[in-house]
Amino acid sequence: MDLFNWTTETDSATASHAQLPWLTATLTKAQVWSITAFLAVLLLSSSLNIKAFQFALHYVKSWKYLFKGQKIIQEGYDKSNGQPYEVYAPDNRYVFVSSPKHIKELDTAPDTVLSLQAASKQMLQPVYTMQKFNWFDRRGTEGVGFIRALRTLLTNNLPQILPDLSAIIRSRMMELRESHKTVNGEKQSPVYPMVVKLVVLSNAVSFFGKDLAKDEKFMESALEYIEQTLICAEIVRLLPKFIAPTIGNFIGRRLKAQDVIFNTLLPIAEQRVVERSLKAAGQEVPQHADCIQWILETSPRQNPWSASRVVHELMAIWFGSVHAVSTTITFAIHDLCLHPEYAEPLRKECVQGYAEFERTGTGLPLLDSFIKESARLTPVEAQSTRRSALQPFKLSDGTMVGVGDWACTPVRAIMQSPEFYPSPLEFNGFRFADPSLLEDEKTSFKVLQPKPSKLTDCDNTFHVWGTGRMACPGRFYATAVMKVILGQILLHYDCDMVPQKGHRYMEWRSTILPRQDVLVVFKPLEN
Ligand code: HEM
Repeated sequence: MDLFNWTTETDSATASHAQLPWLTATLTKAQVWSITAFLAVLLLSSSLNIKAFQFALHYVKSWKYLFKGQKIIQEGYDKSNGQPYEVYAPDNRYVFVSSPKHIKELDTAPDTVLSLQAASKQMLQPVYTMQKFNWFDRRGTEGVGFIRALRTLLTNNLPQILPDLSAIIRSRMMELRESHKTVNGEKQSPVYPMVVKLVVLSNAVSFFGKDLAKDEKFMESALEYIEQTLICAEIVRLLPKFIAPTIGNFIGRRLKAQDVIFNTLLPIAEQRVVERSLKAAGQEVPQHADCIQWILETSPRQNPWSASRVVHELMAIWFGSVHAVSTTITFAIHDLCLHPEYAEPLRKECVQGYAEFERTGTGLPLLDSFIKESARLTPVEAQSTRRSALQPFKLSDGTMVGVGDWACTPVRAIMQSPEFYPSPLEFNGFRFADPSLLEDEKTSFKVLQPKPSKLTDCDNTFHVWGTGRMACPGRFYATAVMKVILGQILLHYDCDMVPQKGHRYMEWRSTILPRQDVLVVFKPLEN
């Protein structure tokens, strides 16, 4: 129904009444007043109906976002001509910005006005999913030491952990593959659940050390925790505000994984706090090179974090570090199966360059480009650079972001725009590589972008890691883990996807998740 036409019809009916002298001539003044009052009530109720109708329409549309979020964001981008546009979800209004000017406005807005922390808090609902962790809306209230812990200390430690990690991943992958079903003489591996297990193992070894990674109960909970957090947070976000705390607490109490993680990490963090005090008193203490120690050491000097505050931070980092890494690797494996012509040059690069990668934590530029292309076409998220407004915020074109609304960027739409990416919907695994790397290749691989770039680079056309001053500090570590897992696959297996009906991923809001039942045959290479 066209709402605009409705209003016009009503307006013209009132106007024509005013132009009917025969009617006023045959009625008394009182009768004219009664009819006018009656018509006024009729008009008011129809306009109330319009409002109710508009509200219902808006409500239905906002729920549609849960199932068709990607499409709605893309359509908004296509119509927006580079200007900000709004999208409604049941629990939020989003203002999407895509021009470099507006993105800069988000990046430079004070943390007291636009907050990444508040947006993450809404997404993860830590009060219910992280042992009542009530983190502050304003980023930096309790320091941002964790950035140095991840961006610098974890990254610098990569050469120490990569050789061990490669060996651990190689043998665990062999075990997992062996445990999978054999069909027609071939092992068929459910690739997404398998990758999640490998990433959980990699992160446990890298963040907490090899001993904790051997604790089966902890590892099981560390795995379950991701799914439990996603589901609980989503339920709470969709509930009416008045009932959310009751239901949230009810569900939260039943999520045992968070208890196991908290209770396992707490005594270790407590011991480290004791050692911190002993060290401050000039005593010799053991050296530790893990995330527990780095988070503790980078907490504010004036107000050092308690053991439980450190564990809360680790739980938040744990979620962020498993979910997006596993999804990105899984899509890259899908692409390896869908574009088998890349296997040979990528394998050749690994044979020549893997040892150097282990030694430095960098390198393997063709694999880097391949993963980046996969993340460009199947990014885990269609929405990036999320900032929740703590105070009203006005963009330079006048668009308002009200308190509680989010400003964000349409990352997928930008990365698939012909304005920035030639042949944007075509998979070109070496699109981002330096052309000189392909000179020896006899194949027809093309470098499509005007200049080479790395997976870890962030700019206005690649927002996978967010943008500007808050871009993901874990991206160097994440990229290294992706190269370890994909590198081990390339060095030891050929892979092939088992043909299947339907999509290889599911959508929810702005996220895509690989389907759990997509099967890949990892066929060991004959040496
Ligand atoms: C494929 C994997 C990953 C993706 C796609 C990803 C993406 C992102 C994005 C989009 C942001 C928000 C940046 C912004 O809004 O400007 C972010 C922030 C963050 N990420 Fe990642 N991330 C990944 C892996 C990791 C890993 C492995 C870690 C930890 C080791 C990590 C730790 C963090 C932290 C702590 C922040 C908050 C930064 C801040 O508050 O300034 N991420 N990440």
